[in-house]
Amino acid sequence: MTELEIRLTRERSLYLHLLRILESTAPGEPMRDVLTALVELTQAERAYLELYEDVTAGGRQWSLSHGCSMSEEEHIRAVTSRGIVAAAIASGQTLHTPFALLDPRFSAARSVKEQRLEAVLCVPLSGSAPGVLYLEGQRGAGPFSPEAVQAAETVARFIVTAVQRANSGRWREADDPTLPFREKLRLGGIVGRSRAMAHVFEQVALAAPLDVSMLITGASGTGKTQLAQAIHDNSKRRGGPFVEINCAAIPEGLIESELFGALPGAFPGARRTVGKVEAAEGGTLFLDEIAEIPLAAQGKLLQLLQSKQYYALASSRLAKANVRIIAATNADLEQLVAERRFREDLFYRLNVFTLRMPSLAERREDLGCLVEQLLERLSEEHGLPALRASPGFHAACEVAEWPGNVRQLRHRLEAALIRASAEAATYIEPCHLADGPRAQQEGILSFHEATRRFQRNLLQHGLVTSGWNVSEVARQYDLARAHVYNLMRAFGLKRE
Ligand SMILES: Nc1ncnc2c1ncn2[C@@H]1O[C@H](COP(=O)(O)OP(=O)(O)OP(=O)(O)O)[C@@H](O)[C@H]1O
Repeated sequence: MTELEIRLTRERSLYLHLLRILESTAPGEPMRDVLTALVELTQAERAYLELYEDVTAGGRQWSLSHGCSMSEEEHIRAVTSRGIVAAAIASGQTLHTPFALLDPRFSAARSVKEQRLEAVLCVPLSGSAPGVLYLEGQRGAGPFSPEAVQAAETVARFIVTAVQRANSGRWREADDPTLPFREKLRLGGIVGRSRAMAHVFEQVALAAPLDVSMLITGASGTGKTQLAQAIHDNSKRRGGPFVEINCAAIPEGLIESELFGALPGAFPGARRTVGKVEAAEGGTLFLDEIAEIPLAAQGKLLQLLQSKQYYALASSRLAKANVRIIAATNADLEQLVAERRFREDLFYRLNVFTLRMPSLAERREDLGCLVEQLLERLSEEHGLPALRASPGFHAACEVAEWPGNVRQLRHRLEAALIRASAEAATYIEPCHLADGPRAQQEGILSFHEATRRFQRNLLQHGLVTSGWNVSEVARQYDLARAHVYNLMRAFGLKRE
């Protein structure tokens, strides 16, 4: 056989194995064959695949396959250069070093020195199946050829698709404490599978069917409006209207006519206006930013809550109302009551059943699915390509601060999706997230800071899970012990 014929045969074998992955319900075994075929085609010494169970830094898990035995796999896992893998994941790009031992980026790493690593090719996997495909070249064979790089990248893309397919059922079912509530409640587009969200849904299941007033507290952008809608959708009133009024957005002098309506002549230029209470008849009236309602209107609202009756402006006729009131605030109402800026009696009337929406900081484990699902929705809404986030992008989102909660995340994802689409990028990368000083003001970290926080979290995770065993952590992350101590000092990590 000529060299070309050999290459074509090997290529065919690789693609046949790739097709077998798609046909298979358990892709593990055919994946090993793919790696074996890839080793043959690229003439690598070995190929190695690492997949993470989920995208959160704390939840990274090994799940690898390779064209060799389990014990050999263990060995490979131990000696693979973590430094090269981490660099590829952080950049979201294929990393090819022709001679790791002479490459100033990696030459100091212990694994590189110990194994005298030469050519290394590392392709990060992205989307909801993050991981890496790692190939080591044969000694003395020189760098990988462009065809080998291309073949590895094709395999990586294919594996992402296959794993996503295999995981699509599991994603919904495994370890999702919100699942029982999702099955019985209408929760619209509320994304989240954390314990904190399961607790919120549990309360919704309890209170939504009762016709009681509710108060939703929680920081801005945590999804209070969305939750109010979900309460309405799960109440007996779901066939009626859901009417929203943002008390902060209406000038003080107009709030009463907005709420209760007005007759002609109620104030100069007034015509007959239908108030929100009337518009919500038979349904739910959602009073957002209730803390902003002026004291005079608070008295009328109290009357409505107590007697289900009210006067429209300039009307002497007492109107009856059949509405359920849900109020929301991000202010500390008790504090406002203490300062006499909010009526105590109204506070107790509203506070029959209180639900607190957790901030994103309290449910960081939701970040992965929020990024995935919000991106999907946003690309549909804007008619943009359904781009997926790279592992680096996920990591950058995970380490960023989100003081504006889901709303801020949604806006940043929207901007990143638009930028990535404009560049015709294959994946959304960390560089699509940052946009200079505004990003910093809004809490998006620079890539450097994001990487620093990622390292801190990773180190902390290693220390906690190893019982603060520095030697073990040094081995695990391929670092010198002195370096681990330096990092611990730099990051302020101390055993409690
Ligand atoms: N869990 C979630 N899943 C999906 N989208 C969410 C979630 N929480 C919030 N959002 C989205 O974030 C944005 C802000 O949500 P929402 O308006 O409900 O927040 P809020 O707490 O009422 O904010 P504010 O206090 O400023 O009124 C909306 O676009 C909403 O769709």
